[in-house]
Amino acid sequence: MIKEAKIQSDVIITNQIVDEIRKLLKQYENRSIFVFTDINTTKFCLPIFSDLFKTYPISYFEMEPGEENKSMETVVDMWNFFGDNGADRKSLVIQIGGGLLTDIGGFAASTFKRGMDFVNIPTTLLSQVDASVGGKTGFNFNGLKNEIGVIRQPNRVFIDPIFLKTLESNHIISGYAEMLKHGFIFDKKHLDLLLQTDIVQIDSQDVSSLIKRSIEIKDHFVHIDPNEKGIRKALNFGHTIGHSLESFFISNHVHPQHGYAVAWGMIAELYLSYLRKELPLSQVDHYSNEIIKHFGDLPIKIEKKHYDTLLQWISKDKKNEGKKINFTLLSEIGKYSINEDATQEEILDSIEFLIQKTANNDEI
Ligand SMILES: NC(=O)c1ccc[n+]([C@@H]2O[C@H](COP(=O)([O-])OP(=O)(O)OC[C@H]3O[C@@H](n4cnc5c(N)ncnc54)[C@H](O)[C@@H]3O)[C@@H](O)[C@H]2O)c1
Ligand SMILES: O=C(O)C(=O)C[C@@H](O)[C@H](O)[C@H](O)COP(=O)(O)O
Ligand SMILES: [Zn+2]
Repeated sequence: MIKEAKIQSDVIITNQIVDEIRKLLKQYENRSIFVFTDINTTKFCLPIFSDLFKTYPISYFEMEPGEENKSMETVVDMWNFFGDNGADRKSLVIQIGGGLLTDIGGFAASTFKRGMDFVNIPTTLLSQVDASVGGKTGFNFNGLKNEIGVIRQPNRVFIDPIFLKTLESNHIISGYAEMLKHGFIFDKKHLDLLLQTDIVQIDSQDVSSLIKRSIEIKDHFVHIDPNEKGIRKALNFGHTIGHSLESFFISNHVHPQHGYAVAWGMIAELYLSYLRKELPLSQVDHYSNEIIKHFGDLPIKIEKKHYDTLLQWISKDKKNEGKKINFTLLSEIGKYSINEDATQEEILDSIEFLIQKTANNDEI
């Protein structure tokens, strides 16, 4: 049976992106328009709009790519840019980029003069299936992922798979991790279909239908619980340990894409699901091996001496309440369970499971 999930947010999946943006701009006649890109999306994605955009007086802001630039300094640059270029509450910000840009630009737009309209044109697989939808915006602070932010829904999201043509394969694989996550928490059929798919070689029609299913699942949770008081936490499967790995790697000057950290985090949290929710070990093994096939080994070797640091990152996860660490686990494949506790020993056992599964990595 297919589990019902409909897209209720204002998300348009199209292969006529320029026509869609032309219609949008007509609704914003005589407003000031801002276009945000990063260096790569200026090169690979902005040109498709050049004929359309040259007929509007647009202020262009370009940021440096890279997780290290998801910072307060970049937000300040964006606010200054708005101020210097006459932004007001009726302005529109068009964000053309991956999840990093839509997260941080969405935050700047949501907070300047208490909020301007913004639309997302996600240009990576990850941002199309996940980051551009749902309104989580923000930036990293004190080494912690998305530590500062607000939830504010974009006015619209326009998704066109055309942008994926210029995306490097590791970025495609990174988005694939979040799609697998959607399968793990809600739809085993989607998960198994994804695992049989060569996501790097897939044609644009097939990828569109997989993107649509992932957005349906994401939007199902967002619509019921936009402020993450309850079931939206399901979308954090793999992230409690995944974010701690991401922070750990970044603090050691290694920069895996977010989706890779989530994929490794899901291996550990699958094992934790076995310890806490009796997810069968045979399934934990099967799906962990599948994940490793696509995401490979950890980029640096994690050893016992790193455990305290990892636990520290985990203890600062946004979902935690007081001293209670809060996990989203699985009781079955396709069935999530939120607000799950775990002992320190169980968390470390799960990290050890991940280390054993991903044996070949370099020492730091
Ligand atoms: N808000 C959310 O709900 C949410 C969900 C998941 C992830 N995230 C966040 O999203 C970020 C990761 O996003 P991402 O994976 O899109 O990475 P990204 O935004 O860093 O983009 C990856 C790289 O691809 C380049 N790029 C973008 N589009 C391109 C294109 N069409 N062709 C060629 N190059 C292109 C970018 O310049 C960058 O170098 C993380 O910061 C993560 O925390 C947010
Ligand atoms: O939209 C959500 O809710 C998610 O949890 C999606 C995640 O993939 C995303 O990485 C999110 O930013 C993580 O949540 P955070 O609140 O821990 O930053
Ligand atoms: Zn994520």
